[in-house]
Amino acid sequence: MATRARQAAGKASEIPSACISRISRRTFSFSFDPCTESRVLVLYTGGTIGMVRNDNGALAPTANALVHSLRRYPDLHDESYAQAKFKSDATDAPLALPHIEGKRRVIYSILEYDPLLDSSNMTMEDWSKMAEDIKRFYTLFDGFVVLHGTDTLAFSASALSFMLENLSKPVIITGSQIPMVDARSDGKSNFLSALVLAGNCEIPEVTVFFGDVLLRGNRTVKASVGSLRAFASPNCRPLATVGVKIEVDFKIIIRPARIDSFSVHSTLNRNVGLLRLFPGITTQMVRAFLQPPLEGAVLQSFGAGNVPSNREDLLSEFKAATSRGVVLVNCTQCQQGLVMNVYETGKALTEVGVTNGSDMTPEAALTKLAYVLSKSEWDIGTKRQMMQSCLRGELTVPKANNYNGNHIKRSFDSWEEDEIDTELMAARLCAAVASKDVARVEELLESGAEINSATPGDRRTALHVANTEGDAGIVRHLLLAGASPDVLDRHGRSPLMDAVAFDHHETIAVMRSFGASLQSGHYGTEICEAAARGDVVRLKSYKLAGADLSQTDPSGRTPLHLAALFARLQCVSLLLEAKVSHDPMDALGDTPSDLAARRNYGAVLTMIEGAE
Ligand SMILES: NC(=O)C[C@H](N)C(=O)O
Repeated sequence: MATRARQAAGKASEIPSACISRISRRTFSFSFDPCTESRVLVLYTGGTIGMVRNDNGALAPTANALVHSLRRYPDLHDESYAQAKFKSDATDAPLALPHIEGKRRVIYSILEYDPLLDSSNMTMEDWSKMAEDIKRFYTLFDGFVVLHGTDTLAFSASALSFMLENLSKPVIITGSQIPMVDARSDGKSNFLSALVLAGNCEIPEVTVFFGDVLLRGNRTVKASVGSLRAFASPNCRPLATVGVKIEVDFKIIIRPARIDSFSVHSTLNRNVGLLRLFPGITTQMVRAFLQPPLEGAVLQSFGAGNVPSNREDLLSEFKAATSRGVVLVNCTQCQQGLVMNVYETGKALTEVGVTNGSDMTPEAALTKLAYVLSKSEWDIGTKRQMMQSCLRGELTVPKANNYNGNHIKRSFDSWEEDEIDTELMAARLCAAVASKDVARVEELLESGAEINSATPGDRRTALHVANTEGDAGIVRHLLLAGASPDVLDRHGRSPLMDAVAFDHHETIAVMRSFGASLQSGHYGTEICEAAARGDVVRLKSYKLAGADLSQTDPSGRTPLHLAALFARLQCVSLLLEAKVSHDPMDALGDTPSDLAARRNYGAVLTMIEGAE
């Protein structure tokens, strides 16, 4: 889709001059080569990045200051390239980034907002304006960068992620902690990286670039007032990291999952709110908050989604609100983790009709409510369903609850992804071990495979498989690489038990040398069965594995009982050599000699007597 857009943008195109910034009041019409160049529109809304100190010494946005200064920064503008290309030294000509090896050169124009805002002064109307501007210029650019103040940036990023429907181009929001005019400003590098990413990486999402990471916009929170890494994404790993190389984590990028064109939903419902609960919050406060015109609210609960379940007064206020159609969404006050229905105090909210907000940030939950509640085509049930569904990667969908509606349907939570990753890696590692491919095992471990990761379902590790296969070399290799010898699979079996079950004596010896041992109580029946069928090799396996050869089966019989009962002479001999007790009693009070005597097995009796 982005390629199609690039081709369309490749034709000389006109941008109404009046819409471009004061200094770029110029017709944006020039031919360009989509293979070597890309075009990015910058919406400059305000924020510290373009601020200068006013007469009172306070930082405030100043019209034109930023755009004028940009031409002076060689990192952000290649004047000779621009002159040759645009055949103009006019100050309103588009800007051009310098050549960057392996990347398309970014040609960009700036649409400066009037007035420029400290983001603390922004409202929902400003989000709508940004969305409408992106729509207006959507076909003319390959990507969009929004320069924005950091204070409410996470709200704007979340709101835009919902308002821009079926987005097929990057929209990257950035800003700075220090004004661009300051020599130490983080603005230049943030802006430069955002431009490069917007013009080169096909990440069709609303994202935030700050410091060295590209974060999913609706997973982002402002985490620091002073750090240059001002934003965090506690529940979703970065979509890209900018270091020596730009590394994009393509696995987690959301792409439109249906054939539909880009559209903007710019009307939002303003009757939404955030209520952070605290111990002892009064009923009156909650009741006042929930009064009309409120139509939706995010309840910021404790821990894993808990509220005081012993506060009938509060719960009945919530119930009254949900019964009259208010959409209440339960989100945790914790930065990391999600709402889970594990405590009685958490279930209380579900029972009064509150919707589970999973791990949405407060910013994402609030702006999503404003978006969802403004969808007149959805009834109240659909709206509640949407609030707990993943529309733009903003939340982790509990597996049984994956909404199958018209929107993007994948769940993109970092934890879930990590789980899938780990399981995939475990499966690969196990496959490599099963085919005894040491080089592949090595390669997987080097590429970061977690050595103790377990396969889905049976929860088997690479060491389980290696012990089953009986490759002592690989077993040693895995153990030396940190494999845990005592990890149990879903059936409670350790790797050593697998080696015993297949009589891999060499492997057993390796496992023993690394301290592996059998858990007593886990193998009584198996070892007795081995003695009953005369399986001396298996008994040897148990012996090598350090087993207690006197473990009993449910009838209290030891292997020696069974070996005597069935006259398994080799087994009797092995057990006696191992110095097992020769006269233990089973549940009926019989010793091994009693059983042998009852069946007239003289040879067995002689062996046992000889050992006494
Ligand atoms: N760093 C910043 O941009 C903070 C500023 N107050 C703003 O949000 O506009």
